[in-house]
Amino acid sequence: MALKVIKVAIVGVTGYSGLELLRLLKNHRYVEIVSIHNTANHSQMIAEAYPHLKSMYKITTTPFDPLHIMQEADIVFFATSSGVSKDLVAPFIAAHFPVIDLSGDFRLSAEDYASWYHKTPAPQTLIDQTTYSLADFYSASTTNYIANPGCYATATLLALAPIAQHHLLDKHNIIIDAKGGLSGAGKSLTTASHFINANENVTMYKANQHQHIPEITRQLQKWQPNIEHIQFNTSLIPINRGIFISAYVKLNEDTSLDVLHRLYTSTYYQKPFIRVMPEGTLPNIKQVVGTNFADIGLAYNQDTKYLTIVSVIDNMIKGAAGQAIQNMNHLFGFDETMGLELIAQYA
Ligand SMILES: NC(=O)C1=CN([C@@H]2O[C@H](COP(=O)(O)OP(=O)(O)OC[C@H]3O[C@@H](n4cnc5c(N)ncnc54)[C@H](OP(=O)(O)O)[C@@H]3O)[C@@H](O)[C@H]2O)C=CC1
Ligand SMILES: CC(=O)N[C@@H](CCC(=O)OP(=O)(O)O)C(=O)O
Repeated sequence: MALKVIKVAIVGVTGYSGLELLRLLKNHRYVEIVSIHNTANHSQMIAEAYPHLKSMYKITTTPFDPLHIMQEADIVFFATSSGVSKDLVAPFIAAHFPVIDLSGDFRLSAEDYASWYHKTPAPQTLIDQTTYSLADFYSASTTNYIANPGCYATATLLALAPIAQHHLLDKHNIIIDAKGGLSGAGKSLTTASHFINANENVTMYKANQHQHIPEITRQLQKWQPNIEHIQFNTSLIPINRGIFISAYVKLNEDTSLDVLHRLYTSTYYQKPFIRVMPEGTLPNIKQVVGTNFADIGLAYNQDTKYLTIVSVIDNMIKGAAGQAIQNMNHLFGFDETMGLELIAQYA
């Protein structure tokens, strides 16, 4: 089949994830960026505000206009702060125009969104027309409106998928300790992201209240219906990019590291972005930063019967822009690795 170049619009282009979409899509052979949007500074050359884009992009930001976007483009990405896309997407959904939303606005039911994001949700009728798509488990029945998963949710779900899909999780013992870098919080400065507070420091935040808890629980329940709750906490660590998940789980049956390792390798052997570490070794953040990989390693304690799963991703790529492009590749029939063949910087 001859592949056609698709035209892309990005809303929220001046945020961390929007800029990452621009960076990655430059290397996608079948993509042309036709319009970019933000809230401030319309009609500004993007490379003037962001000098790292000089000589790579000669495109200006323009006011957001859904009709114009639908005339010019084939797909729109929303890389906007939470609470924005839910008010802007109705015309696209009504027209069955492809959308990939990087925000949390369409990942949960209206009721859960109100409880966990503390914001007014999108109408449930709009939510019902969207598909939550963990790109490595993309389903052909996906609708034209894709809710891209959250960054911590991605790393956690990939860590737990092989055992949840085989109904092996002991529902009373699912503990996830998640750590992430500062870019996860977006570009707005906060007290927590102030250099003095973040540098040489580690802080737990949103204990038992993180908005990715219902997102993870919901997907786990699709795989293993008896799961009710997870114990999930997040900490801010002083790095720019990266997520490090340590999951501690017990299993429903007695097993061994060898059996579990074979389960992980068989689940992921045809998934190009999931790399299961050799038995007995664990991944670190640096080996995935700058890439769309999720690297996963296992350790099993025969005395306590706890399985430790370590999963690492780049929050801006696998956790946001990279996964969104992977979903776009699926949606348009491209090879899922297109534009995403990236190797981490070693030194
Ligand atoms: N950072 C990450 O690692 C991850 C982020 N996400 C999600 O992706 C989304 C973007 O995150 P991130 O890049 O960090 O966010 P940033 O805060 O860095 O950027 C937000 C972007 O949204 C734009 N924006 C805000 N309101 C509007 C509006 N009404 N109309 C048009 N544009 C608007 C901003 O424009 P302006 O510059 O003009 O204000 C800016 O370009 C968020 O929902 C986030 O939760 C998901 C996974 C990981
Ligand atoms: C360090 C930091 O604050 N990270 C953010 C990342 C999650 C995120 O982007 O959340 P949504 O995709 O659900 O909007 C957080 O923990 O809230």
